[in-house]
Amino acid sequence: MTEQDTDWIGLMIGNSRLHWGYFCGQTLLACLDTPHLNEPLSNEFLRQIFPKLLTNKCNCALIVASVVPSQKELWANYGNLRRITLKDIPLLDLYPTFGIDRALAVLGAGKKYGFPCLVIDAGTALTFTGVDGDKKLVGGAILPGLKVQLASLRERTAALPEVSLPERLPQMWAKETAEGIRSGIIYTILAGIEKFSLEWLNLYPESRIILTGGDGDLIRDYWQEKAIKSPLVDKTIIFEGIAAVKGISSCLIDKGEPI
Ligand SMILES: Nc1ncnc2c1ncn2[C@@H]1O[C@H](COP(=O)(O)OP(=O)(O)O)[C@@H](O)[C@H]1O
Ligand SMILES: CC(C)(COP(=O)(O)O)[C@@H](O)C(=O)NCCC(=O)O
Ligand SMILES: [K+]
Repeated sequence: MTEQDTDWIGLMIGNSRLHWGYFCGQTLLACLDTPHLNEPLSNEFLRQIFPKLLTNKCNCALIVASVVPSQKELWANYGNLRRITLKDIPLLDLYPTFGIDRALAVLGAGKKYGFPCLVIDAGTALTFTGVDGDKKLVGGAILPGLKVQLASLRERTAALPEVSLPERLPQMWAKETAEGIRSGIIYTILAGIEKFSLEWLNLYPESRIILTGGDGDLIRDYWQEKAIKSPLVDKTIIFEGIAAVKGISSCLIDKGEPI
């Protein structure tokens, strides 16, 4: 079997969920999200999440990137595991504490859509990550994501309730507490995305802007309700990034170190 037709799994450990991609060579065959594990990873678990695809009996190669160190003991016993670190990322000017999920997402988006590229990741945190045409990190920004913003008001105030995310845009000028919270959070996030996107396009008018993460579709729907052209939503860029790193050279990926 050649490197091109070997099955393997890419895993991004985010702060809310695990993001799994099943590959044959460089082709992404399936992807899905699961909650964090609460027991060590087993072959059985992998066969459950990819039932049709995972036919080989031996440990399927697992390429893991993580922004959640506390999950690491759950992977310690899985034999065929490689970890991606910032050293593996072929982008310039990365700083030491830069999030590996941000690096992989913008690498994947740039590979797929071209550099320069701006990625907006609406996950647990909402991040902006911009890379220029020379594959240098220009920089970005980090703020609490939609769910974290909603939860923080409930946690840090006496009177504010837990509020869910609506499918449609809330009223901007609310006359009711829950609607007021939705309005404040959603419209300021949309305004922030618009501001960062415009600033980025001033610097790099030819750049693509890619929206990803668990709240990406919802934010796109909000934009479309306002009849404003939304950034393109692509949930697979993180896997494009993992495949790009694996494709460059499997020996680049840190072999010894446990995650
Ligand atoms: N089934 C789900 N479980 C958890 N969060 C979800 C789900 N579907 C959508 N989301 C949204 O995804 C966001 C988290 O994004 P995600 O990309 O999964 O985060 P991370 O990469 O940080 O783990 C939350 O704000 C939440 O609103
Ligand atoms: C900003 C993040 C928390 C986003 O994580 P996520 O919401 O995708 O789970 C993560 O990329 C991270 O821990 N970054 C380190 C700090 C930085 O990127 O500068
Ligand atoms: K993410």
